[in-house]
Amino acid sequence: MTASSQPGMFHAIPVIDLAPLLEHPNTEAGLRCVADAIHDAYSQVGFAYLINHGIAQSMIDELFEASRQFHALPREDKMRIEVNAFHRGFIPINTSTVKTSSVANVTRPNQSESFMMMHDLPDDDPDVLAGAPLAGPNQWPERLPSFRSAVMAYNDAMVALGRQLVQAISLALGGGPHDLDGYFERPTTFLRLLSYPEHPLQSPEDLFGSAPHTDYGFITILVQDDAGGLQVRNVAGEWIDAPYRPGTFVMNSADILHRWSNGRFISTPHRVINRSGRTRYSNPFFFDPDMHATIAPLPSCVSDHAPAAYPPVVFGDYLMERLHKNYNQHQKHTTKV
Ligand SMILES: O=C(O)CCC(=O)C(=O)O
Ligand SMILES: [Fe+2]
Repeated sequence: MTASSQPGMFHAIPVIDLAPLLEHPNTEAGLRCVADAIHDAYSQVGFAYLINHGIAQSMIDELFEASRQFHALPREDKMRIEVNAFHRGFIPINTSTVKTSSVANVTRPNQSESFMMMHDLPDDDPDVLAGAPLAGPNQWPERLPSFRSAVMAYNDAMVALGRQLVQAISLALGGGPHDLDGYFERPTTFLRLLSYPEHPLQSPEDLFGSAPHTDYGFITILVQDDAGGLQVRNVAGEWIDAPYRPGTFVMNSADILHRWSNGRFISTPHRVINRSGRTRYSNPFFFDPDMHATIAPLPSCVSDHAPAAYPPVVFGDYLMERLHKNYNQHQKHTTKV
């Protein structure tokens, strides 16, 4: 990859080795080496495989096991925790349509079902007391006693990893390693345990497990099973496979990071079609800033040649607008904003 290659023009997804970051977390050299790799990958491709990410395989295996057990529950058990107004719980199939997609005119709902958990908030949290958007309880399936601890353990490990990546990203964008830490002291997080049924052999062209879209937030870190089916679109409009690679995560930069970096990091369209002939399981973790944070193009990304291309936006306002448009349950309930 050269600095002059066109952003978004790629035919393969690069690999980023996180060992220097995790093994020498407090050294500038470790951070710098990962920051350089991040800069190349996210300014050119928007996606990369992460290796040596430090999350134990046993924790990942337990997450997939929890997901399989959850999806195997009788429908009425899952419906008992149907997604609430705080975006937590079971999301049945045919209830989310990516109407905000800037990539395609999406009319058919995604062919997946999922369990969604978000950052856990105590009952006396000021946002919960104030009735702020998305500030409410997670919902857990009653019949799976070890589900909650397996999912929470994975979630907590991903928050820690996310915070380390924030430092490398800050450096990659020309700032100091701690410039963005404050935005992630109370991060907005989503951990989604997705199950995709096998794609019908005969189906309309615009039916997808996940329709073409870009992600809304900062970064998405995905662990997928070996069914495959994730594809990433380059600027020439070609869909490039992002197959399963053992021991890796797939991480992409998303829309709010695109804005924050004043367009330097791209938010690459992607989609899922599960042609494996069996159910596909994948678990994206969305790591986003504090709902109250104002996101404006970073000073290090703005210059006379590259004036700020986006007005400041409060992350929570921006996020709620997208959720309202794309999820049926947000059209049914109204949250206090
Ligand atoms: O399941 C996958 O591989 C990707 C899911 C995805 O793109 C999303 O949930 O935003
Ligand atoms: Fe996505």
